[in-house]
Amino acid sequence: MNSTDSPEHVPVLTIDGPSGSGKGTISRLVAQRLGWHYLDSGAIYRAVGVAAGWGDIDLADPAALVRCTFDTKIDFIEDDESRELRIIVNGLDATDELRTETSGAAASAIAAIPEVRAALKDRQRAFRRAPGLVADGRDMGTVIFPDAAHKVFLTASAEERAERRYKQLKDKGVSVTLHGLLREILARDARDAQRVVAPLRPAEDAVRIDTTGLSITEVVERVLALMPAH
Ligand SMILES: Nc1ncnc2c1ncn2[C@@H]1O[C@H](COP(=O)(O)OP(=O)(O)O)[C@@H](O)[C@H]1O
Ligand SMILES: Nc1ccn([C@H]2C[C@H](O)[C@@H](COP(=O)(O)OP(=O)(O)O)O2)c(=O)n1
Repeated sequence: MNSTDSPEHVPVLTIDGPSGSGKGTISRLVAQRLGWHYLDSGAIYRAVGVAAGWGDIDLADPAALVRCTFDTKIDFIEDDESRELRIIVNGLDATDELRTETSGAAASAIAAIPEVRAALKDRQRAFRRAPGLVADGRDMGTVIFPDAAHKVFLTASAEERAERRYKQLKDKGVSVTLHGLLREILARDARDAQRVVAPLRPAEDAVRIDTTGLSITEVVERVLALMPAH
């Protein structure tokens, strides 16, 4: 390995923020534009949540959830044609199940357990590979890649985030109410921001972008404008 390829020399852009702020969408597009790798850290927490569900593990049993974290095998596979990312949990394609609000809520509960977060640190850091990494989540800029050269914190009003999620789920044919989604988003914001370990908050050196009223293209361009010649 060339010394400039060693992980600490690989540039990282972290994109943190609450649910529905656009992290996944923006991170994927920016990673494509830069030709960098992409880490969807939320999918890792969701995968553990799904595996816990499959194993009938009680979300109120931290010791069992920690064991489940160590035992869960997670593979990210990019479809050659569509470039879509499929997420394989313990050998089964869990991509669709992972995106449900139930999985999001389970992930948020599991993510509050300090030993679970500690157990997942190295798995997330292993995504740092040349030529660069765009990492999306809650604590990418604060805990997992504190030395990242570029840090962004996306926000949007809770109402707009609920509306985005509503459209997204309706397009997929999932039956939900806007009111229920807003309640779910506010509950998840509160749990993610109030937990003791790695709570959702911007890194001190993160650039905050309020995406309320901005289009996806506008946000992508604002993020890219923060990067040196790309
Ligand atoms: N700036 C934006 N304007 C309008 N819709 C957006 C914007 N950013 C994201 N979206 C849409 O909102 C939904 C949620 O975005 P997503 O990237 O999944 O958010 P997050 O990863 O932060 O939860 C998606 O359907 C996405 O297309
Ligand atoms: N780096 C991360 C990523 C996600 N989590 C937790 C907290 C989130 O509510 C859940 C799900 O995260 P995910 O980013 O997939 O969810 P959203 O797309 O933002 O709705 O996982 C975390 O604690 N730390």
